[in-house]
Amino acid sequence: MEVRGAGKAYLSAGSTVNALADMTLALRAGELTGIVGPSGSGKTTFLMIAGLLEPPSTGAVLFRGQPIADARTRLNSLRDFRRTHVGFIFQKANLIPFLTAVENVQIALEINDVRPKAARAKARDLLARFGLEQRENNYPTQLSGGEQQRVSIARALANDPVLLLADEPTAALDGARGRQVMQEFRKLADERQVAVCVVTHDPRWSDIFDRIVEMSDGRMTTVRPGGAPTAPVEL
Ligand SMILES: Nc1ncnc2c1ncn2[C@@H]1O[C@H](COP(=O)(O)OP(=O)(O)OP(=O)(O)O)[C@@H](O)[C@H]1O
Repeated sequence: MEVRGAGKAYLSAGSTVNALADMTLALRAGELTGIVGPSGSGKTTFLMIAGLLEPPSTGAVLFRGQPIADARTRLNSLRDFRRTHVGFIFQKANLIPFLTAVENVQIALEINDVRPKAARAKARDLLARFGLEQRENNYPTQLSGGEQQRVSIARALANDPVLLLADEPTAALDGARGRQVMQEFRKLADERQVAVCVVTHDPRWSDIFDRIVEMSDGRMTTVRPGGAPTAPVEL
């Protein structure tokens, strides 16, 4: 997915906020990209545009080289595409409160016409991948913040997206769980060629990324290769 020359302006309380300005970034298959930058620098706005949840005000979004969205696009028309191609992990888990952990994942599959029995089996497998096999019948309020976030990660992976976008997915997790989640993203990129883009404030993961994009004031300021952190990693 490529965001090309994208800008985003919001009208807020009578004034215009330029959340994103002339951003060009391609998220390629098999690549794990980290996005860092101060609060308000446009990181979430970029994810929303790359994931076709917000149209850009200027510029365009391309998928496999073909234009898919610009300022005139009605994003409702891309709902099916999003459902089958894009996985989202938001800052908040946003689970459905009256469904159990396994049902929250299962429903994402059933919406895509997977039969209940197969959906259930896949949902259980996904939860087990994130250490939640003992929690599958719990409701969200019975889960810790970190557990809820891991359910939301399982849900985002349910339909085998080719593009996975995650907004601070490890913020609610302890060091070891956070690393486990990041390693799962690494594996998705390496083994399934998923394009993964993660907004994070956590410098501990810089060794896992292929590249790190820094943003400031709605602009991309630098792109540097990931790699071993300079300070020792403490888990
Ligand atoms: N729906 C909206 N309406 C008005 N302004 C918005 C809206 N969404 C974002 N903004 C503004 O756009 C700018 C960029 O916001 P964005 O959420 O992309 O930043 P961020 O880098 O993700 O921040 P954080 O690290 O705090 O999550 C901010 O000034 C924000 O207040």
